[in-house]
Amino acid sequence: MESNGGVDESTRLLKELQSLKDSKRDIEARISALEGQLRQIQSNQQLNKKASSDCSNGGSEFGHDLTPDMIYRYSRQLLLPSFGVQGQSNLLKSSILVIGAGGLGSPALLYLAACGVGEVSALFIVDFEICRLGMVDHDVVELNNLHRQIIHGEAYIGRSKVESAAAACRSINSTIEIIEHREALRTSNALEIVSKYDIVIDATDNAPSRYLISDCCVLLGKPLVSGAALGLEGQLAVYNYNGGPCYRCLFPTPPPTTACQRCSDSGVLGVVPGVIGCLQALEAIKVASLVGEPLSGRMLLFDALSARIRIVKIRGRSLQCEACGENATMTQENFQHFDYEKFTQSPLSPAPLKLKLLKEDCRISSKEYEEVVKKGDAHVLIDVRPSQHYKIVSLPNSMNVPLASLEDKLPEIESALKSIDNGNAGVYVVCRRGNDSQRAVELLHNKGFVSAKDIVGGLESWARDVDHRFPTY
Ligand SMILES: Nc1ncnc2c1ncn2[C@@H]1O[C@H](COP(=O)(O)OP(=O)(O)OP(=O)(O)O)[C@@H](O)[C@H]1O
Ligand SMILES: [Zn+2]
Repeated sequence: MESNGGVDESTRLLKELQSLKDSKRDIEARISALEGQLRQIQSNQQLNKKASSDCSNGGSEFGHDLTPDMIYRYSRQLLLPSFGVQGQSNLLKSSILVIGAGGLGSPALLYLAACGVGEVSALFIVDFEICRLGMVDHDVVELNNLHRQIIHGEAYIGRSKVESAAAACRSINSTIEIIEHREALRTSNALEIVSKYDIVIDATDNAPSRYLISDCCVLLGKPLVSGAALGLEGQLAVYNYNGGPCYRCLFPTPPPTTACQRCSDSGVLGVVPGVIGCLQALEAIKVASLVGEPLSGRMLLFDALSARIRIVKIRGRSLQCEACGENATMTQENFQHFDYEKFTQSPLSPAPLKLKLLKEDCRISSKEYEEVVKKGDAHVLIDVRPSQHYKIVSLPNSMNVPLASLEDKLPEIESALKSIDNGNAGVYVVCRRGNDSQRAVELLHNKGFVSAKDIVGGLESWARDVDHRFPTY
């Protein structure tokens, strides 16, 4: 028989192994970054020597500012007649900030790193301080991110998304300058961070961040490539570019909070943000390289189910816009004191809403509910989550009555109650996190089910406090 000591020892060894592997990967990434940078600097020094002896026009011996390494690395883009040496050269000298290293930010960052945004070796022609690829995020990688946030791997679960994304970008292109901002973009730091870049990509997932980023870009005169993806649909537009509208011109008042869904509630097919994130990188590349027609004054709408992409014309700059209009009130001073969470009535970080609608005696904990089950007390358990949630996982012997249809389904609850203990059974209500269950209990009380109680913290608390093997999502 294996002793507990053996299990503990193997857990300890596994942990140590994992931590050594993590360090090894970080060191390897750093070595390859330094090697790449050294290679580029040496190649530039040689080129500079040559340039100063051979050339009188200030460029390299080839008549442009690309080094031999750059020519080889980016050759497939250089071959494009509409992009060519000039497009690549503009791109290398640009600096782009990606806000959010999640579903949209993942592909955007990978492509921007790969195509040379923030190329350090451009330093022999410009001050390298201005060439950089920046990323901002305060979050850590979770297992349920990986199906779409393809820049992150299993080894980074629990670690900073920015740290993970930066390592992935460095492993693709060690010659670029990557700046890590491991924090949320807020009014207190936005002006300082955004001012260091030429172009901004909004790859966040919430309304307050969208307004905050757009206002900040207007104040600092930065073009903004904004994207969104949810479920099976996505959209994309370039704001504040060449006299075009800003996000506020288009949406002067925030959408109702019910319209601001998040992936963690309504779901998203992994490829959908992948498509939009790639298009965001493409628009940023067009703006940076001065090639093509950026999507300003127009919006791209993507519908994955019907495989349709539509481009619609959107309104131009609004003279009444609070941010960019004739009498704009959004000054840098006002921006720093503006409460974006209050304005949009939704939180910037996805801390789940913790409602407290009910009195203590109308609620039980998940451990208390476990006792009800163990004792075999007669009761009905109503699960008020949407049916697609219920199909993923549910507690035994529960009946699914989604909150939206609860009022219509009261007769069914009545007959379920009658079928056990002649109507004297208890009524318990559960949902995912314990918010909708309270709303449901309120409604049930008003309709005469006065003994109904909700399970505090929902199925998440069941998984945490009662059954650790119960799946969470
Ligand atoms: N103001 C902000 N500053 C920096 N990063 C932000 C800000 N707002 C959101 N983000 C980041 O944008 C990313 C958006 O990613 P995504 O939409 O794929 O969802 P998620 O929050 O990672 O996952 P899920 O919604 O499934 O829990 C997240 O990593 C989030 O931390
Ligand atoms: Zn505007």
